[in-house]
Amino acid sequence: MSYFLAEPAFRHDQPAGIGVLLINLGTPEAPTAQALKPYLREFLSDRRVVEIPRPIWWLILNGIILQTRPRKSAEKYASIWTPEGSPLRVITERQTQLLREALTTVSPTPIQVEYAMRYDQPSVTSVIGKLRAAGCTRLLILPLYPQYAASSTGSALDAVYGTLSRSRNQPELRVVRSFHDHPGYIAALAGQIEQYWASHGRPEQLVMSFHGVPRRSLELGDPYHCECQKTGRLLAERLGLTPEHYRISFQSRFGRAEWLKPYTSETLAELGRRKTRRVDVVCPGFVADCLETLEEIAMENKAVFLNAGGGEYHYIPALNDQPEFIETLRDIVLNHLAGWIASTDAAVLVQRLQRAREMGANT
Ligand SMILES: C=CC1=C(C)c2cc3[nH]c(cc4nc(cc5[nH]c(cc1n2)c(C)c5CCC(=O)O)C(CCC(=O)O)=C4C)c(C)c3C=C
Ligand SMILES: [Fe+2]
Ligand SMILES: [Fe+2]
Repeated sequence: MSYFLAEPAFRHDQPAGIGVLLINLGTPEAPTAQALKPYLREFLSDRRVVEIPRPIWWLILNGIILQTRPRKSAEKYASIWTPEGSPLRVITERQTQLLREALTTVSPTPIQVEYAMRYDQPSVTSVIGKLRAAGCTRLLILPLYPQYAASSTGSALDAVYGTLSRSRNQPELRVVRSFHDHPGYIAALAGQIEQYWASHGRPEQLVMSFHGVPRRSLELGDPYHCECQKTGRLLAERLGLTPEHYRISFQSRFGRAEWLKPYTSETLAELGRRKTRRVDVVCPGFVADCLETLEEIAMENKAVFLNAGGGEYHYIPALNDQPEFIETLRDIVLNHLAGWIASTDAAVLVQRLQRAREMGANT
C-alpha cells in the first residue's frame, strides 16, 4: 500500500473545480464518558494544544486527565445536548448549508462547500478527499475561528498541510488566516447585540469573553491576544461603548499554568461583588454556540456572578446562522477567490453586493 493517499483519476478535459473547506474544532459523538475519552485524547495529544514535553504529558494525560475528565465533561455536554446532537456540529452543518446556498445565488462558477472537524469526524483528510473526488483542484480553507491562535487555526491548517503532504496531485491552496477585524464580522456582532438589546433592554456592563490560551503563547509570538483585543475594541466602537461600559476577558482555562487575563470568572465575580445591576456576556470568538458558551458562560459563570451578589445576567447567543454573518462568510470567500472565479471578477462581485446592501439599508 502506498504512503500517499488515493487520487481521483486525472482527466484532461475537466475544468478546475473550486472547493471551500470550513474547519471547526470537533465535538464528541455523544454526551458520554465513552465518547469523550477518544475525543479528548485526540484533542489533548495535539502538540499545538499542549506544549509540555511529550513523555511527561503522556503520563499526565493518560494517568490523570483521561481517568477523570471524560466523565465530568460528559455531564456538562449532557446539559447542552439537543435532539439533533451537539450544538457545535448542528450549527456548523447549518452554516455550511447556508453558505453553500449564498454562494450558489451569486457566483457564476460552481463552488463546492463542505465542513470538516479538526478532531473527530468528518476528518480534514476525508473531506479533502471528497472535494478532490468531486473535481476540486482549487481549495480555499476557512477555519471558523475569527481570531488566529496556534492552538485553533494553526492546528486546523496543520491538518490540511498534513493531508496535502500525502497527496500526489496537490490542489492549489488558499487560506483565510483570520477575520477578527473584518467589517462584516464586526457589523454582524454589533447587529446581534443591538437586536438582543432591542428586545431585552440594555445592561450596565457588557463582558466580551474570548476562549483563553496559555499566557506563554503570547510571549512566544502568538497573535491571538492582540486579535481578540482588536475585535473587542472595534466592536465597542461600533456599539458606541466607552471603556467604563465594557470588559474584555478570557475563559476556559485548562491546567495549572497562567492563561490570558483577566479571567472571565474573576471578572464576573468582581462585577457581582460591586452589585452590578445587570451584566450581558457575549463571546465574539465563537461563531457557533458550543459547550464553552452554552454551559461555561450561560450556566457556570452565571452562577459565579449571581453568587457574588450581581443582579441580572444575560448571555447573548453566538452568530450561528444569523443572515448578516452568513453574508460575511460569503464575502470573505468571494474576496479570496479572486482570479479563480471565471467570467465575473470576485472583487467586482463583492463590491456589487456591498452596494446592494447599502442601498437596502438606506431604503
Ligand atoms: C475559539 C478558539 C479556541 C481556542 C483558541 C482553544 C484553545 C484551547 N482549548 C483547550 C482545551 C479545551 N477546549 C475545549 C472545548 C472547546 N474549545 C473551543 C475553541 C477553542 N479552544 C471550542 C469551540 C470548544 C467546544 C467544543 C464543543 O464540543 O462544544 C475542551 C473540551 C471540553 C472540555 O472537556 O472542557 C478542552 C479540553 C486548550 C488546552 C486550548 C489552548 C491551549
Ligand atoms: Fe478549547
Ligand atoms: Fe470550558
